[in-house]
Amino acid sequence: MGTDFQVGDHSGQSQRRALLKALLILTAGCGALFFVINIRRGVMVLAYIELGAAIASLLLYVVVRRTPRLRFWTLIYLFPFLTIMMVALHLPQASPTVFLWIYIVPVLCHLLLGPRLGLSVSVFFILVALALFLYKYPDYLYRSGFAEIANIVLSLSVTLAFAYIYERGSHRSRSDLVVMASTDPLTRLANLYRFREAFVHERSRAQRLDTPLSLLVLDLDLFKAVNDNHGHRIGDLVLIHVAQRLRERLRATDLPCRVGGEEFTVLLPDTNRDEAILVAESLRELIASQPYQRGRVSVPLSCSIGVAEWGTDGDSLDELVEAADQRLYIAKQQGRNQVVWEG
Ligand SMILES: Nc1nc2c(ncn2[C@@H]2O[C@H](COP(=O)(O)OP(=O)(O)OP(=O)(O)O)[C@@H](O)[C@H]2O)c(=O)[nH]1
Repeated sequence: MGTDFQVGDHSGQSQRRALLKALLILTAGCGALFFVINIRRGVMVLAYIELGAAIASLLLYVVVRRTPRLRFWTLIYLFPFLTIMMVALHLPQASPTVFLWIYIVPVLCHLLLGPRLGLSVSVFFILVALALFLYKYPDYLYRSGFAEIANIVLSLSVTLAFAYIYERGSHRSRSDLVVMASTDPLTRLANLYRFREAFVHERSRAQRLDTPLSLLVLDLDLFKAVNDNHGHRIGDLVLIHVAQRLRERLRATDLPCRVGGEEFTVLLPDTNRDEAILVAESLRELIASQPYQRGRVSVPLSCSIGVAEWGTDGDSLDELVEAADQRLYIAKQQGRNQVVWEG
């Protein structure tokens, strides 16, 4: 079965990148401010640590602007940031109200890391913070019959649960949106947007591994007559029927796509021209041998296919589609129901 390509979760990435960049600017600004304050107070060691944090944040900002490994760099930022928070909590001169900052941990972790990793990192740091807090203020365990510590634990759990539920919901909405934006609504095959993405991915894979890559353009023959004779609804069902045949016949790594109307394309990774011709022939035979049937309605089908091979017929998707389209045109001119790979 075909169509197992993934489309990147671009919208979530860009939101997280924007948030991390804002945080880094904020961290750099605060670091610079406290550097000046502590220099004036004469607390030199702390002042230079803060200056170091400000410079590190600015350097990280430059990396984060472009990196494809956003999650990795987010962790590089979050772990020292949250560890400093834990150290601050533990300092003898720190007031118990420093603990209030722990409430931003689940929100920050979920927004920056997504539901799963966000939950794990939040739970880890919340447990460390609670342990440090109780170690430093053991009275809270015994005062008012646990009421105060129960308040802290419950309010933290509620914040954690809300952050998780919110982030899981928006993660699902983003995934649904990506599926909608990359799928043909009638046949559920990939659309051209997803096909373009898959092509770029497969071409760089083919370049790296020195493997072949081919493409088919498939057009149903005389489809206008199907609509004219049986109506548009049956025409739609025929398109769904053809999409199903493509899915059944192709490998999981192949990508069939509905370009529009009654035209389909198929991306064939790891497939040279000769193998692509065989695949095209078997698709043509399959479609011709399985007319669409529903009750007493029987619609005989056939298709014409143009074949193009990456490298021989061009480098870009547009060049390959143009070559395959020309051959498809030749197939139509020569009487339809055939595969053409030259010309
Ligand atoms: N039912 C249905 N018909 C569609 C859809 N999209 C395009 N069509 C129809 O597909 C037909 C395509 O007709 P033509 O471009 O003339 O091609 P053809 O009849 O297949 O003839 P050849 O390609 O030359 O074999 C038109 O009648 C379009 O209205 C769709 O989503 N559903």
